[in-house]
Amino acid sequence: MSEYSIEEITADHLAHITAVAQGLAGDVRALVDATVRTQVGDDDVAAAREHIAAATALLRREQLPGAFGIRFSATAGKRNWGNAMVGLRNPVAPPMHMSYDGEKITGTVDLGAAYEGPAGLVHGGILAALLDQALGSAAENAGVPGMTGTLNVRYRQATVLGPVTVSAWLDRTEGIKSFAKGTVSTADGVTVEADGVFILPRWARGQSQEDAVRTVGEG
Ligand SMILES: CCCCCCCCCCCCCC(=O)SCCNC(=O)CCNC(=O)[C@H](O)C(C)(C)COP(=O)(O)OP(=O)(O)OC[C@H]1O[C@@H](n2cnc3c(N)ncnc32)[C@H](O)[C@@H]1OP(=O)(O)O
Repeated sequence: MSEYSIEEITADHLAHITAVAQGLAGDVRALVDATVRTQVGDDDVAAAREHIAAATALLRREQLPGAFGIRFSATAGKRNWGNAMVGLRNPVAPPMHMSYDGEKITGTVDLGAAYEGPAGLVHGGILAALLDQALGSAAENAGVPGMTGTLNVRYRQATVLGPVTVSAWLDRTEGIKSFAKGTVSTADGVTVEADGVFILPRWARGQSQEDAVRTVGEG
């Protein structure tokens, strides 16, 4: 799996590239929000597009051949910076910030206009994706990682755009299958519940747990 790689990196360099990546992704996220909500006239839109095209051309001067992949190093641990939900350098990621308390995972995220489904409400697919990430991370964090086999999502009530908390935990394991559960909550209480099965893929079976954690799953 060439998308997983070992890349040793100094602490200073890590701090530098983290700040650069977060800054760029944050700027692009702001651009997306501004695009969804702008009310300026055609001339201003045309001028903005010229600036955007120039910025894109600048960034295109040097590109990875494909996706960012998942990189491991002694100093930085796992870097899943391209991940669509939590990726530090991916402006598509809201991003969800994860914290770990034992085997419980909490994701916090502020979902703005770019994540709308029904008017003023969060798109259900976005909520499912956040839960997929959090439940998968709960399995990984418990040392029993896997690819999402099945994810069941129950939308109990509408989720209003704004701050959202995602909670996830490992429920149980059966051999290579890890069963995780989780919720999405807002000030209105629990809005979504989910449970999922995360399965160690065939090619990773027989690996040591440490190797499996380094080569399977997530972003
Ligand atoms: C290690 C590391 C890391 C990391 C990660 C972390 C994560 C974090 C975050 C991640 C966030 C993002 C995460 C993403 O976005 S992951 C991306 C979305 N998911 C995928 O692309 C997965 C694609 N599917 C596969 O790779 C395989 O089919 C998997 C690996 C799922 C199973 O493999 P395989 O097909 O070869 O399985 P098997 O024939 O040996 O059967 C084995 C057992 O499993 C049971 N079964 C099979 N399929 C399913 C199913 N769909 N639901 C429920 N159960 C299923 C089956 O009955 C049997 O049970 P039993 O009869 O033994 O009782």
